[in-house]
Amino acid sequence: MQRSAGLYGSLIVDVAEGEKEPFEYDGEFNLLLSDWWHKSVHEQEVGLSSNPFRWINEPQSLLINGRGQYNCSLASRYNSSAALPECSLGGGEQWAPNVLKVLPNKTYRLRIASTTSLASLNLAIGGHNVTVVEADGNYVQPFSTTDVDIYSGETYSVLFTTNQNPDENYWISVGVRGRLPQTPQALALVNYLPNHASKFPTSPPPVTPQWDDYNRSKAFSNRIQGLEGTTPPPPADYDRRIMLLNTQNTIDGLTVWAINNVSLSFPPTPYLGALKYGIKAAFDQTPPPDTFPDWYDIMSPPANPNATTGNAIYTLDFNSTVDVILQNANTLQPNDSEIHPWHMHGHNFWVLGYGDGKFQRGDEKLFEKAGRRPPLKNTAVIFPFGWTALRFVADNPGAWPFHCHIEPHLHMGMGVVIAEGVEFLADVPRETLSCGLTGMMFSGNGEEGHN
Ligand SMILES: O=C1O[C@H]([C@@H](O)CO)C(O)=C1O
Repeated sequence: MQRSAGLYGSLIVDVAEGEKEPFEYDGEFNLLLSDWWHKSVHEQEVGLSSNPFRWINEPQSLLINGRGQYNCSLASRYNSSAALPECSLGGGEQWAPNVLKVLPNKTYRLRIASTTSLASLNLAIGGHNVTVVEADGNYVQPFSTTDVDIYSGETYSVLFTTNQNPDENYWISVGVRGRLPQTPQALALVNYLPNHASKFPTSPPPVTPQWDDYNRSKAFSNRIQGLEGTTPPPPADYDRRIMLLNTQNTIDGLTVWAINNVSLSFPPTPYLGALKYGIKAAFDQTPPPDTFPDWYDIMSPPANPNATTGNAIYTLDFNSTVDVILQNANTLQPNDSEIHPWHMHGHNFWVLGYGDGKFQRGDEKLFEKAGRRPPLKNTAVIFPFGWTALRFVADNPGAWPFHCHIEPHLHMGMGVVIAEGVEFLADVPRETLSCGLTGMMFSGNGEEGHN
């Protein structure tokens, strides 16, 4: 839950010297999106680990570059029946919206990242379309859109051209999708120079699309395709196909999430050191299941809600091609299934496709849909009652979390660990060995080891 407490930032990776990007722009801005609770993360964590379970509920504010408002809304100026009063800004407040100073008739790159703890977001710029050019650090086939869906863990670059009336300023708005919104939009200002930033836009902030219009969300996700000429996925050699069923369960009265009925609980000994030094006692050596029973009904709450806790890992053959089918299901409540953005460390994967219902053998044919170029990403969403198919090459020696990027969901066990090629690791940094059994092993007397 550390990210929920504010432990995040963004890194910009520039292209190498002499390399050119496949698009041009005159200036750039960085928009880091997050959500904010008034309850401390400690209190949130205790609630999540309690019986009865106390959910964190929806955030109090959405933040753009750490700035957001509470108990008032800048948007209410445009809507006299708004539930919130209008914020009165004097100037210079820490919570004042970010201002993006632009010149007319230029093209700007927005680097957008979502580090939200929970919220799925949608971003739009009043009066301007944007062109999506990059997703999760990979170039995509450019396409123009009025707004962008962004899930926790994702990053995008979009271009926009300041081709609107230069006498006006414009709002950038960010709102919640995928869960019933209880949080006002976050706003930032596009300030066309030489207008003053205090000049209020005459048009209201763009309205966030209906939160549960999943067809709209799917249409957006399906528009993300690899840039023409970039590496396509290798053909399926079915070295390995792992089916991961996502369920909400109970263990000893606690509410958890489980993957193939195993709720991940990280062991005190870091995996990397345990693997490198062959410390078998560090975690369960029986691999977790590669699939789930055929008869599982994803449209209903689990018939048997019990799950088990585990810390075993998926060991992959080095350089093998692996397909993963992430299968969503009904939660513990009837007629309820939620969005989960799955994020993989250490790899990019190709997003082969999204589907509704239960994945069936033969659905892989959908992957080869004519003309579709699967994009390379490191985060991909699963839609309610649907599945998402991914392919990656296990070519990065190490042990890597692959998990729901919703922070409380990972806390509740929604993740797996994959490992490959550990024998090729020349060295394991000492700093990663200071806990659990490796801590005792390397500190000599065990006193420096932390559990
Ligand atoms: O993990 C979750 O728990 C709650 C709800 O399912 C039970 O209170 C919720 O909305 C989640 O995303």
